Amino acid sequence: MMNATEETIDWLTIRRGAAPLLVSLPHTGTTLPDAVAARLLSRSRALKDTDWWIDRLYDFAAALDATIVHTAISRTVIDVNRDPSGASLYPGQATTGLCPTTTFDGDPLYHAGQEPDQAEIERRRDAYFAPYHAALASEIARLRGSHERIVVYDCHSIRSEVPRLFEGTLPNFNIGTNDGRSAAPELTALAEAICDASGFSRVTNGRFKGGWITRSLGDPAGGVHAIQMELACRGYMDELAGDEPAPYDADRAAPMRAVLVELLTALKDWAGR
Ligand SMILES: N=CN[C@@H](CCC(=O)O)C(=O)O
Repeated sequence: MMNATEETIDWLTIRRGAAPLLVSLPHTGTTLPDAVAARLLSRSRALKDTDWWIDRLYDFAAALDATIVHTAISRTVIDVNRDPSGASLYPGQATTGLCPTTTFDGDPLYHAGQEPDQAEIERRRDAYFAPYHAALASEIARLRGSHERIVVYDCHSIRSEVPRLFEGTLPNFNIGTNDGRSAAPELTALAEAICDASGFSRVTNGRFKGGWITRSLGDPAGGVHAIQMELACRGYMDELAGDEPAPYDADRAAPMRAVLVELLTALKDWAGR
């Protein structure tokens, strides 16, 4: 029997489940506070790199009694999957920052001269980054209180082709474990086997090795196994044509969703063994 509680504080939603599985949804938010929106070149461009429909795709996680942490704030305002110091995830390579000023494609987000300054970055960090990570930390501590080990599963998606970030077409499943540091090899192998058996393509620690959430929270020796899943969008939706996404289509997403149900069930069972 599930006794989950759900708390929504304005933009932050926390579903507290009992299973040894924490699902993080850092990039599905589309909220742009007025003070930010007024300085952006266009709303559709500002939302172009949203992990479209990922919250809908993974809405079965509640039925697994997972804990689910979700921010409604757009990554364009502040990216909770970046180093809060502002350091790049991939020094020397193209990426986007803590308070990005361009899209993944390198197109500017703000009217010239309207980009956030350091004081505003700090305000956004206090307002949105810190509470998201405080929620992750306190839910991890709560779950570790009743489970010897838990899995933190950080959900993402991206267009299959973004020439500024990577060459060619991304595999369907892109597993990131910070080059093996954020999760036990056995868990990674389990995830890989399920992805590979699905017939969708897969790579581990390829172009996407895990962002700040995976890197900062993964602590296999401490019983916290973090895995980032970057889905290429074409696996569950029609790719963006222009800046606007196709609406969520449950039938289109069904084959990918079936694999994800199997995957998250297996990760949860592994943690609870
Ligand atoms: N869709 C989002 N992708 C992640 C990738 C992080 C990584 O580089 O591994 C992000 O930008 O945060």
